[in-house]
Amino acid sequence: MKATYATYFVYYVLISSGFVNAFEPISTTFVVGAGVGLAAVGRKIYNYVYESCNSKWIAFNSTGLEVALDQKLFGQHVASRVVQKAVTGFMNDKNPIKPLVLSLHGWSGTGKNLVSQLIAENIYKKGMASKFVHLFVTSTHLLHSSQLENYKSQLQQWIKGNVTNCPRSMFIFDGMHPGLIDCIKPYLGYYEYLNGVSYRQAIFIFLSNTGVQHITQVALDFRKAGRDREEIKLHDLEPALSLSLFNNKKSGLWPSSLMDRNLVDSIVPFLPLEYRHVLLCVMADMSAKGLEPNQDVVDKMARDMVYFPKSENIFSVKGCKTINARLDYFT
Ligand SMILES: Nc1ncnc2c1ncn2[C@@H]1O[C@H](COP(=O)(O)OP(=O)(O)OP(=O)(O)O)[C@@H](O)[C@H]1O
Repeated sequence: MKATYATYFVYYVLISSGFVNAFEPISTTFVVGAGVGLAAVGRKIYNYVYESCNSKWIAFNSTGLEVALDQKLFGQHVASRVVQKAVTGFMNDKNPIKPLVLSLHGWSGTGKNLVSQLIAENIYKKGMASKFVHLFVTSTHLLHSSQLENYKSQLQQWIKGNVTNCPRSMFIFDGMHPGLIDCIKPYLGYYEYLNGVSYRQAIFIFLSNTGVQHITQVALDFRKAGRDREEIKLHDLEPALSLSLFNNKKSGLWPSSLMDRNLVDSIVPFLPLEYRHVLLCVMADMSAKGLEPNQDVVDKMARDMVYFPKSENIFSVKGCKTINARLDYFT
């Protein structure tokens, strides 16, 4: 369709400039053909150079995601499996009946943003820098209630505009004002079209720390029973986590209120990180910064983190967060 308009345009310019006599059929055919060719080449170059909503820029790499989760995400065997399965199933489905909605739950610094980044990197050629990946960070306290209606309509326009522009858009919501939740819900559902736009190819990822106490309790129980952390399965975590989300739903707490009408496809629990995982994070950050591995620095940094519960000092309060920033002080 674009080529047709471009052709008409080229033709119009050539006729109006007197270059072509509109009533002379041979040169007319030649010019129209050349116009179509030029427009097609132009479009190809544009799509090659500028990120576009097509398979050159957006292509799922299932093996890439599996390898990335395996090598870059420490101590999260449950989250890793759930994410791999959910994303692969969705991306391989040619006709999904709803957008993919993932709800990631865990303490600060346990890898929720990292996982979102790994998903983005294995779908979009430009990863988090893609113009089709949208990060929405908001504090629960930032909005003034008088501005709420305004923000709601802006948020809806923002989602609609982005999905209209590219159906395979990804939205990451890190925190959310409770008053804004309801306006997002329609986009997560089973509608084929909503005001002429289909949201079924889109991906919505919600990050929160709702229900983390339950996750910690399961991790502690396994430990007390002398069982390996790696033995923890999704079904050990999900019932208590879902229950806490359903209970929270009554108070409209984010993201519990999304539990309505099965809008969430997968609840992804992130376990609290232990000392041994912090060691791995320090080593990974050292290598990412091009530093020589130094066991003394690694131990010192891991020991310097604060751990809970107080009596046992098992889990890192900040997970692996702040390590990257503090590395400079230790090296
Ligand atoms: N499980 C993990 N494995 C490897 N690195 C991790 C892990 N968790 C966190 N990190 C590292 O710690 C830093 C912060 O992690 P991230 O932003 O993913 O945490 P988060 O769970 O999203 O925290 P918050 O809830 O505070 O936003 C990142 O640099 C990340 O690479």
